Amino acid sequence: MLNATHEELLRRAKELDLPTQHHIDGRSEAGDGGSFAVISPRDGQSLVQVADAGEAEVDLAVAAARRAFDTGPWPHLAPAERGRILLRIAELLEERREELALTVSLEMGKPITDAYAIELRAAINTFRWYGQLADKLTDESPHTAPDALALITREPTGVVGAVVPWNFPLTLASWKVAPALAAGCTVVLKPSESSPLSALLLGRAATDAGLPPGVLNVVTGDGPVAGRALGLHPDVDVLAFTGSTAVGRHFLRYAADSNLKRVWLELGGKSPNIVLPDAPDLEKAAATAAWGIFFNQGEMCTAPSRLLVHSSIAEQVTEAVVARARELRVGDPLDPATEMGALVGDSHLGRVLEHVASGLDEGARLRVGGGRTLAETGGSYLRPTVFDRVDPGMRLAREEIFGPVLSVLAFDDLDEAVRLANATEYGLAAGLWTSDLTTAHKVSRALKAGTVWVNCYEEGDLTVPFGGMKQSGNGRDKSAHAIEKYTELKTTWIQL
Ligand SMILES: NC(=O)C1=CN([C@@H]2O[C@H](COP(=O)(O)OP(=O)(O)OC[C@H]3O[C@@H](n4cnc5c(N)ncnc54)[C@H](OP(=O)(O)O)[C@@H]3O)[C@@H](O)[C@H]2O)C=CC1
Ligand SMILES: CCCCCC/C=C/C(=O)O
Repeated sequence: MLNATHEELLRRAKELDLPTQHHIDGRSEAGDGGSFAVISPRDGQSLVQVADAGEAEVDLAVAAARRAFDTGPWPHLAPAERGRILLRIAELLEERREELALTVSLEMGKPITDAYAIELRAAINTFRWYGQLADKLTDESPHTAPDALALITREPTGVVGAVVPWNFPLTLASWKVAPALAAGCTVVLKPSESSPLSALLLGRAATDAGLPPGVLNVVTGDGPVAGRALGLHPDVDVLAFTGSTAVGRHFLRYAADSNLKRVWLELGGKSPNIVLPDAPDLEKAAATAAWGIFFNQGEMCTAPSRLLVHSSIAEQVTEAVVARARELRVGDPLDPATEMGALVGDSHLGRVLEHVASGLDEGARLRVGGGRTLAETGGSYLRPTVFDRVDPGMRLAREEIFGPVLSVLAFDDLDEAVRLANATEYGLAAGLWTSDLTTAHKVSRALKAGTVWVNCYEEGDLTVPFGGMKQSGNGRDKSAHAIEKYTELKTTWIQL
């Protein structure tokens, strides 16, 4: 637990030694001198100027990763040795937990308690888990002909480009970097320009943990320049991306226009959360629906943004969610009492407000919220927002908002609920609340989603894969399955 007052945290935030340069080949690298300001959404103020990567800096980072893969020790180390270094990275992240949590909170606006307890826990556990997994991977030798020995081996694919968003900057970076390193790949990580600082601190921790130079490089810069350069780079063998579906399409094009690098995509969502009248605990269903959409300011790809409620209980459940929205403490991310922090920035807040306006235009009923708050701080704060009487055709019901805006849709029978749930181009996650085991299994099978949560939401750990169906992406982060993204199968057939 983070044990500090608001005042102490404000003081410690001022004392942070924030990084300002790329992390390439195990050291800080200024690049050509260009830089951009990292603006904190808590008050709209600049935190620091950070190096801005163009193609030249991306080339430098990829060259370092290429050398480390082609001639360095990393892919050839005993897997237990790779695992030992990953475990050391986890230890250093744990030692630096408060510094990292403060940095995340400052750069992207989530409450410090969540940054410390959830984001950092997830990142640390990810390095620990893949550190422990590294020497437990085995190859296969299938039974073939009596005069042959066939081997199916997994080899590290090579240089991985990892491009990640700002909503869980360390967790989502860890979900790419840790399995890639465990598999023996080398990595160039490009965080979002909105959250470059925690990723640079991760690069620093990896080098301090003994990771050889060039094995993990971090370049900071904006997507259409640095991200594009990585996507098009002929020396990048795998591109692992988390972000919007629109940018995911770009990466498929970059691969087609360059070297057909493998592209793994974790994309957007518009997840349904179905509440049936036989839900075991309606209060818990409503409280979880509210937590799910307001957690992390709604900036969650898995956010249960469409609450599908049976019409017989719609008003009761909606009112409970609205009550929770009214009491939620929105405020300074550095205040331990804050439950919902700032959205990532003013331009994102503007986009979310456009969605709110579209809901009003199209005739949905605004039950609570809908407007900016705490404007006097200069920060990007929005009131938790709930609409009901939302029709499936409205933009509110179709488009990913990536903010604390819930749409409530009512249904009359189970078939209609499943039809509404699947009526989206996305297929990332879904929730279902019922006491009936048969209904749970049947509905789970019918839902086109990478994860279905029954009588809970956002549960999971490192053992289970995470990712989407349909236009929510391909491949899976987390679990042993993530290793598949960073390895190639080789068949060796030996005639005896
Ligand atoms: N399925 C999943 O696991 C998750 C999906 N997401 C999705 O991420 C989105 C929100 O994050 P957001 O950062 O806005 O997403 P974006 O897709 O805008 O950005 C994601 C990353 O891609 C970079 N990027 C942006 N444009 C380009 C481009 N033209 N070429 C190459 N790289 C580019 C960004 O850099 P920069 O920011 O510097 O421009 C950032 O590093 C939502 O759609 C959300 O659903 C989020 C978390 C988890
Ligand atoms: C308790 C939830 C931890 C989630 C970690 C990262 C997920 C990001 C997303 O869904 O956008």
